[in-house]
Amino acid sequence: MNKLVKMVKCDKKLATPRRRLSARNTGTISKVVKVLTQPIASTAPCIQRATNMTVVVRVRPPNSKERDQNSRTVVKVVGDQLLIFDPKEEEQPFFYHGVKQKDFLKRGNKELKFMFDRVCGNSSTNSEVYTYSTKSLVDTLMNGYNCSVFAYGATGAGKTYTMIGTEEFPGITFLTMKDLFSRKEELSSEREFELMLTYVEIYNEVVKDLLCPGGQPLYLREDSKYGVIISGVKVHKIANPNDLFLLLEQGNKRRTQHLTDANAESSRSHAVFQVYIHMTSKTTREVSTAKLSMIDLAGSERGSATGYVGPRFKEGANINRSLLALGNCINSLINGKNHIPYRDSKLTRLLKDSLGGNCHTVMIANVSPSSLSYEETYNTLKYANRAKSIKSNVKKNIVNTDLHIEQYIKLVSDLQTENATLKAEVDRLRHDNQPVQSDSGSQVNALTSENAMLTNENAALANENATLKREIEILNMTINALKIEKGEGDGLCAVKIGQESKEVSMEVCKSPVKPSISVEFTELVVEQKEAMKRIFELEQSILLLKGQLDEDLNRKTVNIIKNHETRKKLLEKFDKDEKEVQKQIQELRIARTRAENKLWNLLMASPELSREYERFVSDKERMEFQYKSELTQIENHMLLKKLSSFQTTNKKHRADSAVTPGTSLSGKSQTKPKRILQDSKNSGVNSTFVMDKDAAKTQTKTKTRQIAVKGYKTRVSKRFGPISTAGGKENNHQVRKFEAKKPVKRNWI
Ligand SMILES: Nc1ncnc2c1ncn2[C@@H]1O[C@H](COP(=O)(O)OP(=O)(O)OP(=O)(O)O)[C@@H](O)[C@H]1O
Repeated sequence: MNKLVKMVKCDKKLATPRRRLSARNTGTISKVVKVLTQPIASTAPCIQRATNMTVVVRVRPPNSKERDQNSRTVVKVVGDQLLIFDPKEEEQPFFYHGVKQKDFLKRGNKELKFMFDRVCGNSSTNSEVYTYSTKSLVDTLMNGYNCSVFAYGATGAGKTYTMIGTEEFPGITFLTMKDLFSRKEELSSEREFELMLTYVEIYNEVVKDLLCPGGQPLYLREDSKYGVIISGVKVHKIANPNDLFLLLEQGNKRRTQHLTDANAESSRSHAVFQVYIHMTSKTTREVSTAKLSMIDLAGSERGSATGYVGPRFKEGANINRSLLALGNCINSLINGKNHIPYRDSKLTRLLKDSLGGNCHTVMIANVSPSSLSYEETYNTLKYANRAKSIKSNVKKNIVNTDLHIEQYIKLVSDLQTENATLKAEVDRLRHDNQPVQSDSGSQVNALTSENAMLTNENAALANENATLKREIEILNMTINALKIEKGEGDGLCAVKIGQESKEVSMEVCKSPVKPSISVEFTELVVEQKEAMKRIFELEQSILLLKGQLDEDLNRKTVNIIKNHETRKKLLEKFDKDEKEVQKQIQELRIARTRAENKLWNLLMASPELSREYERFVSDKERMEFQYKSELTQIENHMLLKKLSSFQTTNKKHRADSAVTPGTSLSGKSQTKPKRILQDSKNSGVNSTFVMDKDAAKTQTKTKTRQIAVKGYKTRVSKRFGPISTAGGKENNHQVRKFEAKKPVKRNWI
C-alpha cells in the first residue's frame, strides 16, 4: 500500500514539466517507469494509474549508401538519455592571406538537445533495446495490464530490424515473447495460461491477416470487454517461442514490401502483432486478461522525395495520412482534448487502446544518423519528443470480479495459518518458559516453608508469652494474698475457677507464704475443687439423661414416621383400590345402561315382548317381595335370638336400665329392625344399647336390599307408568312413550 502511495506521489510529481525535466536530468524517469511497471499487489487489482508513454530512440548504424556518400552524422548520442540533433561541427579554419575567413555558405547547426527515456546508439543491439524498452512490460502484462509497443521512423530507419530482427539477432517481438514464455513457466504453479496471437497488416487502409494466406480484408470492431478487435482474424496458439520466430518470419514475408530509395525491402504497410494473454489463478480462480500489441509502422516519407506516381504514390499518401492521423491523435492526447480522432485512419482505430488509453505504451523512434535523412530524423525526433507527454490511465483487466471473495477467503485462510503458527510459537515460548516458572515455584515453596517455620516460632513465642503472663498473674495473686494477710488488701483474691485455679493453688502451695494462710487457702481450693467435681458429675449425668431422652425421642419419632408412612401407604392403596372399584362400578353402570337400552329397544319394537316383560317384572317383584318378607322374618328371628343372648351376658350392667329391650324391640322388630336403640330419656341414665356386629351387618344388608328393590321399582314405574303390584296393569302406551323420552333417573346406591 505504501508502495502504491509512493507511486501515485511520484506520478503527481511528474505531472508538472519542470519536475519532469528535473526527474529526467537526474535519471529518475527510468526508475519511475520501472516502479510503475513493477508487479502490483493482487489485493488492489482494479486501481487506475496514470503513466507516461515510454519513449526510446534508437539510432541505427549508417548504411552503405550513407557511408559511401560520406554524409554527416546529425545525431549525436550523449549518455543514455540525451542526444543532440544536428550538433555543432568543429570548424575547419580557412585562411586567406593569413586571415581567418568565415564560410557564409555554411548553414548553422541546430544543436537541438532531446531527452528520452532511453537513447540507444548505433552500436546497440536488439537485445539491449529490448532491455531498455520492452522487457519491463512482461511483468506488467503478467499483472493484467494492456501493453503496446510501436516502432516509428522514416523509411529505412530500422523499424523492422528492431521489431522483427534477424535469426541471428531476433527483434524485440521475439525477445518479448521469449520472456513471456519463461515468465509463464515460472508462474505455471500459480496460474493457468492461455496465449493467442494475431498478425495483421494495414495496407492502403485495408486490414489483412498475415498468418492466413489469401485472406479477405478484415474489419475492425470495438468490443466493450476486449476493446478494439479485428473481426475474422485467425487466432494462433503457440507452444514455445521458437515456433513464434518462424511464424513472424512467414508473416513478414507476406507483408507488402516494395523497393524504395531508402530501403531495398521497404515495408509499405503497418504490421500489427497482437498477443492475447488469458490468466486464471489456480488459488483464487481470478481470471485476468492482457493484450500486447507490437506495431511496426510503415516508414514515414516525403512524397516529393520519393517521386513516385500511380500506385506507389497512393501507397505513400495512405501511409502518410495514417501517420498524420497518428500524430493528430498524439497531439490531442497531449493537449488533453476530449475528442481524440482515432477514427481518422485504420491505424489509429486499431491503436485506440494502445495510445493513451488503458495501456502501457512504449514508442521506439528509429532514426538514421545520416544527414541524408536530416528532415526525416528531425521530424521523428520532434514526434517522439511530443509523444513523451502522452499520459495513459491504466487499469488491470479483471474479468471475474466475483472471484475477489475467494481472494479474501485465501487471505483469511493465510491469516488463520499465520495465527496457528503464532499460537504454536507462543506455546513453544510458554514451554521454554516453564523452567523459569518452576524456579519461581521452588522459590515460593522455600518462602512458604520459611513462613511456616516462622509461624511455628511465633506460636512457640506466644505460648511462652502466655506462660509468662500466667506466672505474672500467680505472682500478683501471691502479692494479693500477702496483702490480705497483712490487712492491706481489698479482701478479694483473684482466684480463677478451673484449671488456672489449680495451677494457682499449686503455685500458691509452692509459694513461700506463711503456713496458716496457705492452709486455709488450700482448704478453700480443695473445697472448690470438690464442688467443681460434683458439678462436673451432675453435668455428666444430665448429659447422659439427655442423651437417653434424645435417643428415646428419636426412636419414637422414627416409629411415628414409620407408622405414618405405613398409614400413608395404606391410604394410598385404599385410594387406589377405591378408584379401581369406582372404575369397575362405572364400567358396570355403562354395561347395564347399554343392556337396558337394548332391552328398551326390543320392548319398543315388539308390544308382545313388552307385555311379556311387564308380566315378568311384576312376577319378579312379587316373588322378591315374598322372598324379602320371609328373609326379614328369619333375620329378625335371628337378631332377637342374639339380642337375648346379649342380654343374658350383660344382665348385671342392665340392672338399672328402665327399658325392657325384649318387649319393646319385639314389637318393633316385627315391622322394621333398628340398628341403634337408645335408652329411655326418662331413665336419666346415659346408657346406650349397641347391637352386636353380626346383627348390625345383617340389618344393613336387609336395608340395602330394601332400598335397592325400591329403587328398581321406582325406575320401572317411571318407565312404564304406574304398575300395580297386585297384577292390575294400566297399559297406557301414550304415557309409556312420553316417559321413554325422559332421561332415566336411577336411584342406585
Ligand atoms: N540497428 C541496425 N543494425 C544493423 N542493421 C540495421 C539496423 N537497423 C536497420 N538496419 C538495416 O537497415 C535496413 C533497413 O532497415 P528496416 O527494414 O528495418 O527499416 P524500416 O524502418 O523497417 O524501413 P521501412 O519502413 O521501409 O520498412 C535493413 O537492411 C536493416 O538490416
